[in-house]
Amino acid sequence: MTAIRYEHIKTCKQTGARLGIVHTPHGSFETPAFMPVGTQATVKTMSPEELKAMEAGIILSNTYHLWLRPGHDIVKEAGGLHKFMNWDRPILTDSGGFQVFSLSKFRTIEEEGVHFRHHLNGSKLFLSPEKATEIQNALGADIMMAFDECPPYPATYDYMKASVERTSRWAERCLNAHQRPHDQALFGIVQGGEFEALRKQSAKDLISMDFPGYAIGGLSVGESKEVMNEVLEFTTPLLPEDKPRYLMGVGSPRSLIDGAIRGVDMFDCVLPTRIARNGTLMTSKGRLVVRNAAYKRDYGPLDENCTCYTCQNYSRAYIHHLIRADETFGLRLTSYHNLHFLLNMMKQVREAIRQDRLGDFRDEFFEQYGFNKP
Ligand SMILES: CNc1nc2cc3c(=O)[nH]c(N)nc3c(CC[C@H]3O[C@@H](OC)[C@H](OC)[C@@H]3OC)c2[nH]1
Ligand SMILES: [Zn+2]
Repeated sequence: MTAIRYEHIKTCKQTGARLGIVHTPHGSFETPAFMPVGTQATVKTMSPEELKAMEAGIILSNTYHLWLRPGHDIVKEAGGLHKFMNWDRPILTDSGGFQVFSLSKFRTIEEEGVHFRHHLNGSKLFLSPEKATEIQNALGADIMMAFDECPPYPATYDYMKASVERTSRWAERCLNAHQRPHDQALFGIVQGGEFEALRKQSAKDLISMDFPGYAIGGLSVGESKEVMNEVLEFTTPLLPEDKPRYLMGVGSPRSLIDGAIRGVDMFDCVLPTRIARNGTLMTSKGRLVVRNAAYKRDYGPLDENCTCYTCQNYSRAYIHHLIRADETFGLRLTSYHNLHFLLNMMKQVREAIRQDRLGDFRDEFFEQYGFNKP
């Protein structure tokens, strides 16, 4: 039985976006889907019950962080990630490739793998395709990612070509090392930067290895929105229609809608929870910084169009006070709202695809959110 199955429901006649369902051993989730990030086996400040209340279909955790702390052996002994964090729905883990390049210094990349320093205590570490696969098999997520290099942006064509070829060799090594416990699905990650020829080469290499799903990596690393959209326009059509497509590290409201329009099914980003922790909210009228003095005596909800627990029960003045007073409950209320906002937006995206009007939805949302203001 294949670890996961993508069920295509329909394609939006106005844009080419696709509505689908991904079936996994821990249940199914509708796509296009936003996946809340729970890097250290928790979506910061949220309980599994609250994530279910906001209809999160799948959440993420991070191999790099869980390997370093508490250790993948402990998570395995505890019964795996689902049991450890009390989440019985789908989980996806990244391979750690990105964190090695984004968090640690003194790293050296060799054919064998990457030597680097622990980003907290500076100790020497080594991560390879085999090691990253072993860690993810121990964690037991339903979807795991191949160990890749996410090259720095910008990169020269020659650097990127060599990197893509090594990432393809590493993908093969991950497949060979994959123990397939719990019937886990290993996704390949397409690289190649902004070079169409290299994206084609990377996609061709990985498709020949027949992964059950494909991620588009190497984006949301500092390139402009125009470059990201252009890369998506020539990359998603290269990928099989009957497999999920996951755009890594992408999560602003605008990028999610633009990605869905270009055929992406899955997205992740730390943005909603990260900005929530400094009191910045995503609302139907654009961003709102609740710690600003303007909200000290504002007794209305964060977002009058929002049906979430936070907006139904608490005022801007109260949340303003909690954030100013550095009260943990304030972080919970802002995180709850931001996650609900993005999950609800994706529900509206799926509905717009059903009605063949995602382009119109994009225009309405961008107008209301203030994206079109100069
Ligand atoms: C922010 N922009 C961004 N571009 C990215 C590109 C890549 C990539 O090419 N390869 C790999 N392997 N990972 C990438 C990632 C990390 C996502 C993870 O990093 C963690 O969020 C920071 C989170 O961990 C729970 C998530 O898990 C899938 C990216 N993030
Ligand atoms: Zn709300």
